[in-house]
Amino acid sequence: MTSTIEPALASVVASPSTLALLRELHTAALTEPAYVSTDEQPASVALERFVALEPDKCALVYLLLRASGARHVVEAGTSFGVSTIYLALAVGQNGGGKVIATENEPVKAARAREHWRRTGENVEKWIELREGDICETLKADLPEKVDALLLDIWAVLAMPTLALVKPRLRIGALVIVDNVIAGAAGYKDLLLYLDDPNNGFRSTTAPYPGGLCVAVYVGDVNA
Ligand SMILES: C[S@@+](CC[C@H](N)C(=O)[O-])C[C@H]1O[C@@H](n2cnc3c(N)ncnc32)[C@H](O)[C@@H]1O
Repeated sequence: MTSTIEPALASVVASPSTLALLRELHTAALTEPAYVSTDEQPASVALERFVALEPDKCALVYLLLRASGARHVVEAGTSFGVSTIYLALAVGQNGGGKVIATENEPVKAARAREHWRRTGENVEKWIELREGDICETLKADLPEKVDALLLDIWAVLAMPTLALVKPRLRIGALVIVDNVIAGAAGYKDLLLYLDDPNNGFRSTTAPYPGGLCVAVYVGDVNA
C-alpha cells in the first residue's frame, strides 16, 4: 500500500517540506489497522488513528479541485488533517480562498493543527478548523458559494452534512464521498439521493479500494 505514496505525491505541486510531511503522514496512516465507520468496531478505536484518505484518492481530489478552480471547500471529517493539506494546496494554487475543516475530537484537532503548522503559511493560512459536532459547526457562516464538499466522515453524518451544505453548492460543485463501496450499507440513503436526478446531482464511483464517489451538482433539473 505504501507504494501508492510516491505516484500520488508526484501529482501534486507542493514544497519539498510539505511533500516530506505528506510522505511521513501517509506512511503512518497506511500502517495502522483499517477502520470503516460501518464495520463492527466501536468509533472509539478510531480516536488514535489517522483514518486518512489514501494517497491516490488525495491526489485525485487535489487534481479535481485544481481542474475546477475550487476556492471554497468544505471538508466533513478532518482527523489529523492529511486530506486537508491537499485541499488547502489546491485552494491556494487556485488563487486563494478557504477550506472549512471540521473535527469533533479535540485531540485530533490539535494533531491536525500541529501538522498544518509544519506545512507553513502556504497551506495553513487557507484552513479554518471548526471544532465540535459538524451538525452544529456547519449550521452558519458557510461561504456564499461552495465549490467542493469532501465527505470523509462517519457514514451516518453524510446525509445531514450534505443537507447543510447543499443550499450553498454552486452549479458544477463537486461532492466527493469516500468508502461508498466498503461502507455501502451506511451510505444507502446518500447514494440513493445522489442517484435521483431530481436532486440535481450526477455521479460515478471510482473503483479505488473502498470506492470513491464523485458527484457534480448540476442544479435543479426543473430550473
Ligand atoms: C475518516 S476521518 C477523516 C479523515 C481525513 N479526511 C483525512 O483524510 O485525513 C473522519 C473524522 O470525522 C470525525 N467526526 C466523527 N463524527 C463527527 C462529528 N459529529 N462532527 C465532526 N467530526 C466528526 C472523526 O473524529 C474522524 O476524525
